[in-house]
Amino acid sequence: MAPSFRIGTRGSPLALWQANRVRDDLIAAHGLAPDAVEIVSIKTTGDAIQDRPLSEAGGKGLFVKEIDEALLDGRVDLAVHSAKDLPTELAPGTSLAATLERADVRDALIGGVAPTLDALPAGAIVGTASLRRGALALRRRPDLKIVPFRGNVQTRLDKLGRGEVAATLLALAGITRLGLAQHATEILDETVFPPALGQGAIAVTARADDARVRAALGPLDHFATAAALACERAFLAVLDGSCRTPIAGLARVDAAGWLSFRGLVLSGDGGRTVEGEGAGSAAEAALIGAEVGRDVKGRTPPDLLAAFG
Ligand SMILES: NCc1[nH]cc(CCC(=O)O)c1CC(=O)O
Repeated sequence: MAPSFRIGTRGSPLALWQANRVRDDLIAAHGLAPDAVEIVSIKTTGDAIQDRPLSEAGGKGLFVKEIDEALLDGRVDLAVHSAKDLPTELAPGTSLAATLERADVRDALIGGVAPTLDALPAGAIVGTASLRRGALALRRRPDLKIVPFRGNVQTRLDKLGRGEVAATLLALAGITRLGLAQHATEILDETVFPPALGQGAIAVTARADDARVRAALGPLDHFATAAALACERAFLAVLDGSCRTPIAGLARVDAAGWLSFRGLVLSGDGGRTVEGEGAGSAAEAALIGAEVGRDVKGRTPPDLLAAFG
């Protein structure tokens, strides 16, 4: 029998873990047979480019283009993404159909020569491809040398093991999913080291007009996470953050449905930050994020804004 749902995903171990999580949840929610959900791994341009920072090659969209095409062609019925890797504008004809409950949002330091950011030797080399992590690390330790660092999580751990860098920074959610959290030597507090918008959340997209798939994904949606993500993505959309601007922020929704958001833009060297805050009902998530975005944008010096592509 043909599978009822085909899930498109990147082929990295983290992406496959996340797709399997959605597969298991779909099967459990609807009492499906195990072979009713098939995972289709799709190689993206972003996966193929290994030799230069993606911010130079065209950015985030590089990881989703081929998957969106497969979705729109009907080769797959839904697609699973790390929410933080989803471009602010989804491809026309696709839409967010579910956001799974968020995992830990924090970043972890994986120290080779010392366990914490503060304990790294003067001038130590920290590998990260994330402008946000680079800027936040420099804000605390201006003496560090940040070098670009790519590849999947295991590749990065291998480079660290070979001593190519003194430390690297990764999302705790990702290394936990891969069973590699024991490598974390410091978990960075989200108030001093705010995460990427969407960090720790898994987003599922579907064809906007596919009522069958969208309804099937309904039970997988976690309201508080979906609201937090809507807020964070609205903030990002107003700032029009190209992947050359370090941007961070986090929305939280409490049990009463009250959403609090803090978002910031940094200079590349972490020396300057423009920060904003907002709060309100989770039902107004996107409005809150957009308002904080406009406020931050209005107070951001032109030279920081010049980094916007
Ligand atoms: N850009 C890669 C990426 N996309 C999502 C995660 C981690 C999982 C998550 O944030 O949900 C990672 C790796 C990392 O940042 O360490």
